[in-house]
Amino acid sequence: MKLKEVTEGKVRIFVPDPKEYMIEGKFDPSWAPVFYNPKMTFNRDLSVIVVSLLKPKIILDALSATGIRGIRYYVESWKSEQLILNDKNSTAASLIQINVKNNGIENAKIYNKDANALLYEIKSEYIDIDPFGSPVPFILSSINATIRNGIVAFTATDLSPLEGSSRTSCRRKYDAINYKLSSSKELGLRILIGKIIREAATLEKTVHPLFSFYADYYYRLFVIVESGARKADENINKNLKYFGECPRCGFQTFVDENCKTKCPICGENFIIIGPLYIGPLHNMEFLKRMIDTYSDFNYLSSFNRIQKLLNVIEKEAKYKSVFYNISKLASKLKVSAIPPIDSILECLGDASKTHFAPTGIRTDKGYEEIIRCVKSLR
Ligand SMILES: C[S@@+](CC[C@H](N)C(=O)[O-])C[C@H]1O[C@@H](n2cnc3c(N)ncnc32)[C@H](O)[C@@H]1O
Repeated sequence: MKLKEVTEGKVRIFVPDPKEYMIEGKFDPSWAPVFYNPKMTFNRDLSVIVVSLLKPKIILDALSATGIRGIRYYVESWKSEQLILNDKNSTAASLIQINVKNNGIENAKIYNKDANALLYEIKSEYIDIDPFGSPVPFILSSINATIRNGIVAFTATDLSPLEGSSRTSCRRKYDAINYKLSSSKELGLRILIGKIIREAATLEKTVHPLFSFYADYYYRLFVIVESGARKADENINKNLKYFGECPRCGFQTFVDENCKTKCPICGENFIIIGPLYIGPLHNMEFLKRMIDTYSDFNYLSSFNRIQKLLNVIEKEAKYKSVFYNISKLASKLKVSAIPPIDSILECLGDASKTHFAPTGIRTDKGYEEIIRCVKSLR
């Protein structure tokens, strides 16, 4: 395999030379014998900041490919006592050996196993699950492998089921009813968290989001794992519900399983999806620590984008409601000219933008108040 050395963050990594794997002048990272996607640098950069705050004794990068993620954690975040890197692809495992050495790391353990098999053999304080597509096949094993109050980081690139475009796939993989709704970008993340809570509960454990976001074509979610059947029950009872959107007037709300399915505003039948998680998407204390810390990482190539994302998340995190997509709402209400988002925010007073959608607003003020602003400004 012909290799090329690339720099990302503070590490230099050998990756398959893209020139060797081009088809008709195009390159897709999945065509190379070992996967490296520069488009995921933003995901890795933010994860470097998260891990630097967590300082786990053991880091397990269960689906490592070139090893870049775990190597970056060790070099840029925190020199953990144990760094464990794994990939079931033997070419990847050999490349991880080269990359670990090239970055002067002496004490890494490298495995060439199926991640699920490895996760039932060893325990870790921080586990990274960064698969192709859905993380579902690794939820149970990774939650099981965490030591008390450990963290699991999940990437999910299968937005099509999570956002309700592939409804049967969502039913199959996430055991949730789904439809494409106005705020599906956020609801998809909530369906993923709901699935993780239900899987964890089978092990008498539960999870709470530490930090999460949507970017490009994926969700990234860090959860803290807690043990105890009672905690699992409490989280299910408090935070797992359904979500209803009125197809006629756009009113939206969390609902109970056996709720009335009529919209209280116009009487139309709701479209109901779920189960999904209705709690906070971040731990506020941890988010504050991220905001206080990220400027130490101003060498990162995505620093400006990180700053922008954290600024928006800091503002939107204080609201409990799912965001309203103003352009979708305006089209349901047959309002032809959509008012500028900044004018709506000003009209509402207590509201923010959301990182999930450029035409979204987040507020705990009611539907009527939002409609009043949309109509008065058109
Ligand atoms: C998306 S890539 C990982 C990218 C890497 N984390 C990064 O940041 O560059 C997914 C990797 O998981 C590996 N993989 C897929 N299924 C696996 C399994 N069941 N056990 C272990 N590795 C697996 C693939 O060989 C591939 O290298």
